[in-house]
Amino acid sequence: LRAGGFAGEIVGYAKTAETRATALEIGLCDRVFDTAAKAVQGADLVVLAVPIGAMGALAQEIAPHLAVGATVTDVGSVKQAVIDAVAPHIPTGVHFIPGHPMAGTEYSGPRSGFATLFQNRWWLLTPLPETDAAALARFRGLLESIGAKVDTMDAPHHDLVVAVVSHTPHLIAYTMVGVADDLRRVSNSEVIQYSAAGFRDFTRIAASDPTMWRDVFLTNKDATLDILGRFTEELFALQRAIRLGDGDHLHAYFTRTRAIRRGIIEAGQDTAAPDFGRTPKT
Ligand SMILES: NC(=O)c1ccc[n+]([C@@H]2O[C@H](COP(=O)([O-])OP(=O)(O)OC[C@H]3O[C@@H](n4cnc5c(N)ncnc54)[C@H](O)[C@@H]3O)[C@@H](O)[C@H]2O)c1
Ligand SMILES: O=C(O)C(=O)C[C@]1(C(=O)O)C=C[C@@H](O)C=C1
Repeated sequence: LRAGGFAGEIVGYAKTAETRATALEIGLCDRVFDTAAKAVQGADLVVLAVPIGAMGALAQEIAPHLAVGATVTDVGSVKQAVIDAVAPHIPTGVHFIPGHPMAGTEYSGPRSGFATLFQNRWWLLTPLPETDAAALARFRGLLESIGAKVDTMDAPHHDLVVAVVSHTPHLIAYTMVGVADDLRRVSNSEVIQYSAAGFRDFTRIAASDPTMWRDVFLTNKDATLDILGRFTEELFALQRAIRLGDGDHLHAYFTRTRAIRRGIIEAGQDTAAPDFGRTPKT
């Protein structure tokens, strides 16, 4: 926000004194409070950035202390579950705009943020039918001031999209690293020593925060199971092709996936999100 020219005051709350002290030390916040209730008093914008399973209780705690006209948003990776948990606590006169920045790393904690994290990255918003248009436009402008690209969609669609582009890939990375760890015939040192970029990326992803990702899968259950079911079917088809020596099947499949990747690069969309399947197919 500061790098984007924001001149207002940034205050923070975190559970532990250590996190609050770090946030002050590195200049993440101007002031910190030891309760969320105190931190939100008089705030124009409140950003909930806790694991999805903790969002509802936090919203309940801050609700009586929110200023009329304030906007509450969140950065949770699943949207319908956050709406279900948070929206009932939002008082009349306070705007709730659920959001999800499609940016992050495998690291957590106050030292893991950096000023360019959101530059040229999508920030997906899932406003409710009753969301105030002026509040939405104001928040959108703030996100654009920090370099984010903003898109809006409804929460169920969001949850399906991220099941494809983020949640199921994480589960696959967790599994692949678990498989490598289980395979006693290949030592861990060999895995580390010989892993090329592909597997190394899997291990990076598999180092992500366990609490955050437990909550993602518990709350985006249906969409993740849907995509995982499709993934498993494709995997079995490829497994069968390998067993039968069906080179044509493998070649055709890999040709199709290569074309998809090349299409993304040619469209200049390498770091951007696809259009989420909303463009009508011709
Ligand atoms: N890390 C990413 O790549 C990424 C990207 C986009 C969205 N998100 C979402 O952002 C949210 C926060 O993730 P993060 O990566 O910033 O995690 P983080 O660990 O850096 O921060 C989460 C904070 O929440 C606190 N917390 C945990 N339980 C709490 C509770 N019950 N009450 C109050 N505070 C509690 C933790 O102490 C921690 O300070 C999650 O909902 C996640 O889905 C993460
Ligand atoms: O690069 C990473 O570490 C991430 O996985 C970031 C990532 C993603 O899947 O793209 C992870 C979860 C979030 O909800 C948004 C972003």
